[in-house]
Amino acid sequence: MDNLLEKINFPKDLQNFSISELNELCKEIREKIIKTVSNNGGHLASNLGVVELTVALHRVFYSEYDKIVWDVGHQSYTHKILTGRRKAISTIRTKGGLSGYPNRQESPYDAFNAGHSSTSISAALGIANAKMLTGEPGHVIAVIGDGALTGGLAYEGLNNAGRFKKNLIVILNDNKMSISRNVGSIARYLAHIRTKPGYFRVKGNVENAVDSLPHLGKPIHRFLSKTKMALKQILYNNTIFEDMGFYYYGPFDGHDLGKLIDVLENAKNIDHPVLLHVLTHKGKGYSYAEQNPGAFHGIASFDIKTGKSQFTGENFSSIFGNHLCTLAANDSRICAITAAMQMGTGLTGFAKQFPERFFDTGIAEEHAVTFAGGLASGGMHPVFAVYSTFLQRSYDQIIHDAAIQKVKLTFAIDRAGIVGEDGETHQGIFDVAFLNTIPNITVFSPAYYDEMYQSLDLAIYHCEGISAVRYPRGKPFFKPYDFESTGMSFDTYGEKDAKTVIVTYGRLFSFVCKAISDLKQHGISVRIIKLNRIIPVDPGAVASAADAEMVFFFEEGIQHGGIGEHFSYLLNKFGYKGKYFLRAITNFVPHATMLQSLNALGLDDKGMVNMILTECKN
Ligand SMILES: Cc1ncc(C[n+]2csc(CCOP(=O)(O)OP(=O)(O)O)c2C)c(N)n1
Ligand SMILES: CC(=O)[C@@H](O)[C@H](O)COP(=O)(O)O
Ligand SMILES: [Mg+2]
Repeated sequence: MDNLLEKINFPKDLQNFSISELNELCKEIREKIIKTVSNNGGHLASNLGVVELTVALHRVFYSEYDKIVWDVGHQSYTHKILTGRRKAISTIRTKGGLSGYPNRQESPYDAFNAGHSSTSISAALGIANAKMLTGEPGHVIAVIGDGALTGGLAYEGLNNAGRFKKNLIVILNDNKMSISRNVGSIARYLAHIRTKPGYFRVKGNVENAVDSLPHLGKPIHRFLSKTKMALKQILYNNTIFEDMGFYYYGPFDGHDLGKLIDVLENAKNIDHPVLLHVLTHKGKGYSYAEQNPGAFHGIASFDIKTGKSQFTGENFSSIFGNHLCTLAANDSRICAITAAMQMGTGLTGFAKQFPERFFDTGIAEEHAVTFAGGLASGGMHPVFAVYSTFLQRSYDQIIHDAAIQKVKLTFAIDRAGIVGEDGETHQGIFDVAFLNTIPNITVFSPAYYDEMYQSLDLAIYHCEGISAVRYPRGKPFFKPYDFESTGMSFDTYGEKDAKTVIVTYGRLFSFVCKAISDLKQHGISVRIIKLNRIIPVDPGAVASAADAEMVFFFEEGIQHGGIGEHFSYLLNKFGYKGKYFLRAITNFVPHATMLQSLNALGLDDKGMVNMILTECKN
């Protein structure tokens, strides 16, 4: 029963509750989140960890004008529930429902859209400066996880924010976890801070002394804080955050609501950037998630009683990971790199089997590419397995630290194409267009597992320079029973002499196969050109389409700069006189299931058939 939660429509309603009622409310929120994610899938463990922190934030701040900026935003479900979306939370991540991330278009309480990591401090600082310039009142709070703090952008933000002249609060939500265990020196450093009780007890005493003088007001607090900082500098090592200009307080128990409220009240009155170090437990309140926070970081729908999800088994990522292990067993030059996505990219087996050749950079895609460039220049063959959407961060590094170096390295681009419920921040629809701008790069786009093996072998052993294999989230779509992978750069299927040609690549090939049998019923025979290597396009593929009267190109990627546009350019150069139709993606694609999105984009078999029938009638 949501006895208390039912009384909360907006954050101001929290003011009516005592601390013990708020603790009861946290229980109800947890139940709601568990139930919702068990139905819709989502980021369970991260959300369960920040329930008290979010309630405390909304109790202390007035989010009508105070702005809370959530890093990554995957932990914002409690925030959504408390800010007018209690009922709508049941629609989260579904078509037309709430987004799984903060979204300014969804609610005025969402200060900044997110989905990608480590943006919160920079965004919060921007918002705080805008407030100062426009004279708008209100505090700005960035909430960033220890995982997100491994991303370089966070330090670019801290570097500037430490010089801010007014109140700006950064809350470090430290649960010792990224998706997997957090790695690197920052993770070690945070562990070190956590285990220095003496230092912080002294610090806490100074804090208590300051706090017990409420009537002396801010100037005294400021003076004492400054003196204290100077003293500490002499007596102890400062934290990195203080060295960067912040006042550091913590670590605090992130599940002690009363304490959190006190700490936030204090932090709000400091005219200076403040960093609050809060310790939380990922998955708190649901035993399966507490025991295995990695598996419950992002999970498909599951059974609450057993904690089991039916969406398991082989997928493109696991096939990739297994094949890379096979190659690495025979080739000591092969290294695998992940930017904090070991599980998602299927590299867990590799990490176990070849620990010395496995590198987790933390959430640092730019660094990962430059690091790969370095490894490659030293004679290794790095394979950076990365989600398409996160590779967007590394465009300059691909050019400057890989392509121009003329090194040999491979990108395994996972989640290429529509990803589904994560929505517009995570769609893998830009990689083809941006890779297509870079000289001397080779990109393969397998539709099935056996093509995946071939593509990887070709990428690693038969390409000069930079190679990439891009493959979608999950499993392949329908495979025609007589389909055989040839390993050629393109293949032709269907009616040999047909004057209607469909060109496509990747998993859309499955829909094309379905579409052509439908079109046959309408008396339209079709030839299919399936591109296996999409960059560079094989001139033979262009030549073989040149005798068509109508060419239809279907592409699960952004239209501008994509292969479809490029193919039409090549066809024109070849002297093609027929008609050319391109269906690709022209806008950001919101959350829905993968199939719903492909349907809405006209990229499933139905959409293809409709388009071809319409154009054939014209
Ligand atoms: C640029 C980028 N790379 C990778 C990811 C995938 N990702 C989402 S959450 C996450 C871990 C974040 O850890 P933390 O900030 O500590 O949050 P927690 O889940 O522990 O609460 C990762 C790697 C991302 N969202 N953005
Ligand atoms: C928040 C985030 O960026 C990741 O957790 C992402 O949602 C993972 O996506 P997959 O579920 O496709 O691994
Ligand atoms: Mg964390």
